[in-house]
Amino acid sequence: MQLITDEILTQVITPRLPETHKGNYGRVLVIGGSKLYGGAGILSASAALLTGAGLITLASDTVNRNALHARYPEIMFLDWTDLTTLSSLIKQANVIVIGPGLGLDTDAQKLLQLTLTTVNAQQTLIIDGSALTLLATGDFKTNCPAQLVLTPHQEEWHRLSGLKISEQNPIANQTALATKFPKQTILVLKQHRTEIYSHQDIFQNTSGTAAMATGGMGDTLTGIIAALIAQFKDPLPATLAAVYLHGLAGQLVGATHYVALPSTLIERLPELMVQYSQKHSK
Ligand SMILES: NC(=O)C1=CN([C@@H]2O[C@H](COP(=O)(O)OP(=O)(O)OC[C@H]3O[C@@H](n4cnc5c(N)ncnc54)[C@H](OP(=O)(O)O)[C@@H]3O)[C@@H](O)[C@H]2O)[C@@H](O)CC1
Ligand SMILES: Nc1ncnc2c1ncn2[C@@H]1O[C@H](COP(=O)(O)OP(=O)(O)O)[C@@H](O)[C@H]1O
Ligand SMILES: [Mg+2]
Repeated sequence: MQLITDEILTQVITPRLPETHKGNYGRVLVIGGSKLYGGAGILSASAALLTGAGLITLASDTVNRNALHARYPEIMFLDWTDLTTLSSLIKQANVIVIGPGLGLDTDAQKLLQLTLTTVNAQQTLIIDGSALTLLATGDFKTNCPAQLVLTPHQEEWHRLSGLKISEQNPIANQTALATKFPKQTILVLKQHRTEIYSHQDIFQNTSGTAAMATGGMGDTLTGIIAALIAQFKDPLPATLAAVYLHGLAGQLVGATHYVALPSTLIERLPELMVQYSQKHSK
């Protein structure tokens, strides 16, 4: 198991080149945020914005539109019942996140089905939260051609892999990943010290704090992963950097706050990114 340290940030986060525009920093589409869990979609999309993705759209229940725009008008919004527009936005995106606060009802199932059947091999699909639970219990294809990044907590991984939490160990986890998911899949198994699995390698995060143990923290991680993949392309190093950066921002907030609110954590991301981009080494 390889330990992830802040070296991954200096490797992955490069300074921006002067002659660039928003289109060079990637299009991220977040599909999430039901009536009950609106905050989850907003946190994911907001995290992608503050991690530097060029263009971000949140497809969500319409009750969430005003709350999103009161916070970040930079993010575009689509009513997720408009499946025709959603389908074309899925095709245009570089990275799609599905699941934070999606819910488990039949509309959520249709959105997951549409996404899995629309994405192509040039895109990254990050599957989190309710979409993982749906994937575990329903009849969905998991052999979709996109680069997959799965971000379960241990109970979501139990549902997906069949491994009880007490049975989850590196060998069992990597075997389950290899048997059940396409070879390009990355597994981010979230916990106190999050583990990241590819079919070849296993990594463990060294950043983070118990101040991060609060609702919405995983939703936030999805946006950070999406934005780093959208900007820096190579999905495995970008995912490792995202997990480390999330924990580091949590530690910064946690140093002075008993609980690190996800909405506070994301505001620390732009300063951390500029700091590490200046140290960039390749
Ligand atoms: N503001 C919002 O809109 C928010 C919206 N959210 C959205 O809600 C949806 C449901 O997601 P969910 O994670 O809350 O519920 P679920 O899938 O039932 O899992 C919980 C079960 O798993 C167990 N468990 C075991 N190990 C664990 C671990 N390491 N980490 C965490 N749990 C662990 C845990 O055990 P227990 O707490 O009983 O010890 C419990 O039995 C999803 O779409 C999400 O995006 C949330 O993000 C909150 C903020
Ligand atoms: N004690 C802890 N130490 C470090 N990180 C933690 C701790 N507790 C939770 N986290 C992090 O918070 C996130 C929780 O994700 P998740 O359970 O999906 O939250 P939610 O669905 O509420 O957004 C993960 O990234 C996890 O690593
Ligand atoms: Mg979650």
